Amino acid sequence: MTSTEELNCSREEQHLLRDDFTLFPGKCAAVRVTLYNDRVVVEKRRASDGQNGRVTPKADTVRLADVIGCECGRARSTYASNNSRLSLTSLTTKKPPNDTAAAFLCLHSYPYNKPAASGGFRRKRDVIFRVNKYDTHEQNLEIAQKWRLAILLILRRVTVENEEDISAARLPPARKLLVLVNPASGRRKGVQIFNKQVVPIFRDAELDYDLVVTNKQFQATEMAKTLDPNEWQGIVVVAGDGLVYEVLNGMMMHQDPSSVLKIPIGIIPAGSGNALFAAVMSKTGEQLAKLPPLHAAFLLCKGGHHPIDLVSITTPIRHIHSFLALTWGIIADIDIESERFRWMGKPRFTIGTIIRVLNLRRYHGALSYLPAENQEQYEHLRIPAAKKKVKKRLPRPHSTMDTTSEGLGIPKAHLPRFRSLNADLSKIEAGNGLAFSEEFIMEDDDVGSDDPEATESNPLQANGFIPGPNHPGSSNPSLEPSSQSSYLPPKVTDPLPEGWTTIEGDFVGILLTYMSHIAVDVEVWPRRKFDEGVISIQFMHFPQSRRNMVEFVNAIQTGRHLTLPFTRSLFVKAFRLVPLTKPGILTVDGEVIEYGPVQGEVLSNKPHIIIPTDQFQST
Ligand SMILES: Nc1ncnc2c1ncn2[C@@H]1O[C@H](COP(=O)(O)OP(=O)(O)OP(=O)(O)O)[C@@H](O)[C@H]1O
Repeated sequence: MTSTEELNCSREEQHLLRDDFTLFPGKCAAVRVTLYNDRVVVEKRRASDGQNGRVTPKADTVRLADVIGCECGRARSTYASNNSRLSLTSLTTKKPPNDTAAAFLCLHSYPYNKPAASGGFRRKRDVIFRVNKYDTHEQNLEIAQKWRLAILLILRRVTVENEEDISAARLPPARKLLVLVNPASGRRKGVQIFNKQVVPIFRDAELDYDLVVTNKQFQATEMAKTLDPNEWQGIVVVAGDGLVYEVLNGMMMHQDPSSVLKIPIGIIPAGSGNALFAAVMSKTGEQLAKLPPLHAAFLLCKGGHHPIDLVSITTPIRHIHSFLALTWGIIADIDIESERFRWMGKPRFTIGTIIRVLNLRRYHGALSYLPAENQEQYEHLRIPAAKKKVKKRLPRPHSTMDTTSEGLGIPKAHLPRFRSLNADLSKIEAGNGLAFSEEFIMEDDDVGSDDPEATESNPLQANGFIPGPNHPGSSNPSLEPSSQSSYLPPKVTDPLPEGWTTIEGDFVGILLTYMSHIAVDVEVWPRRKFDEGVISIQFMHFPQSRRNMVEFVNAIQTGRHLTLPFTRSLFVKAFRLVPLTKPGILTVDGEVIEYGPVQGEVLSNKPHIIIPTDQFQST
């Protein structure tokens, strides 16, 4: 062998297994199958080539990233039995050949039909090989089982470098999940979505789960309070963001929050507000608009987990935990006040937004915050994400969801559908719409990028840090933000320490977020990581011109609003908001909380979500 050949040999990628099978169903083509760490390559063999003959150069590749499970079994008996794990009748309508000796190996894969960005979506594709090398079924089954074991080891992220690594002793047991279905979420189709769309995928992945259909509010919180962290490898919420919020708050009431927070939470979207789902899909590059439960279930089967930010929120009467956002002013008003138009369905948000934009409210209040150190490291968050390649006429996620086939049941997102307002608001801007309440809308020339009356004070210095333990005023000691030292005084009425900045003035609205999305189609901070460790604040001073409001409403879906000169954004470790205008609405993760002073900070104790970390860039 020449040195060049030696070099080529050493460069050749090492395969783990290689064997000759036939494809099933179809013409039972003879194929040479090779398993690598990330794929299975299937090469057709020519009939004239014999056992050791050449293979045709054109190969089919099954990416293991698209595979969630692998099964093997005896062909004839499983064909006859409906109870068998591998029922070929469920895999194909084709009847297997009448050979009792053969074994089958089936890869459950869910590849995209075309890229997600071009409107593609995953659909099930079982790849079935018939193993018929030996005269006895036991020998053929042994080969199929070895392949299955190797593939399962890779799917469960066990390092497999060579054939010796393929051992049953190294295979981690299947994950056990607690599935919580809220039958009252969204269009009340949670149970149907789970049974029809999720169960078959979980079965393919051999996931073990216990199912609980909630029958009342806070049942999920009660369950999370006493979870055994060693019993579950994940909690799957088939609902909206509201049930995730309940689970997280229950976990924080657990006697050992740190251990229970390690149980990652997964979401199958079935509610009105599905921001967490949207963030997960967006970060992994998965299809968001088509077949949401299928894509969400696929990711849950792939496993993996990642921390997310959790914010402790204190009001005069309670202490809660939030994973999405706190809103005050225009967004909270549209979200909650449009409830009275719920009978309209999705257009309720359009109407609600028009009403609020036309009658812009002035909210007087004081926003105090402790800026995050090294502000420069968050600067990149202000840049809108690159435009996604989406076909021009591709329906917006929410509209697709609203009209999806039976059982999908993902209606409206929880916050206003800004994109759907484009047409209406442009008309208004051009003066064709409803009459404006001029009292509250100023012309552009009158409007600066900041409220001239707003006062900003920065008493400097110290780091604003209050050593913990903290929050003695909390009515429930188990809600304490674990052992973390707090930047906040115990009570929301206590004076703030030094080092804080306060902006007092008139606002159109203030949005405090710790997730990239606040609704399926509202990506407020497209570049935000799940565990950025800071609270992103965005606000607009009052007054604002009609043109500014239209521009803001149009821009917020894509993050372009971050660059608008009349909005301001901040990155903070802790905040206190004191609304002075009454009445008003405050929401936390889409739920209304008591109106009044509220403060919060990011916790170092972070919950986890189920997300295949190898499928997205966490930094
Ligand atoms: N069986 C039940 N009946 C009524 N409410 C329930 C039930 N189970 C859970 N809930 C409550 O439903 C609320 C909303 O849940 P979820 O977020 O899943 O749905 P949603 O449709 O997005 O919510 P929203 O009504 O806020 O739009 C949660 O606060 C939860 O406590």
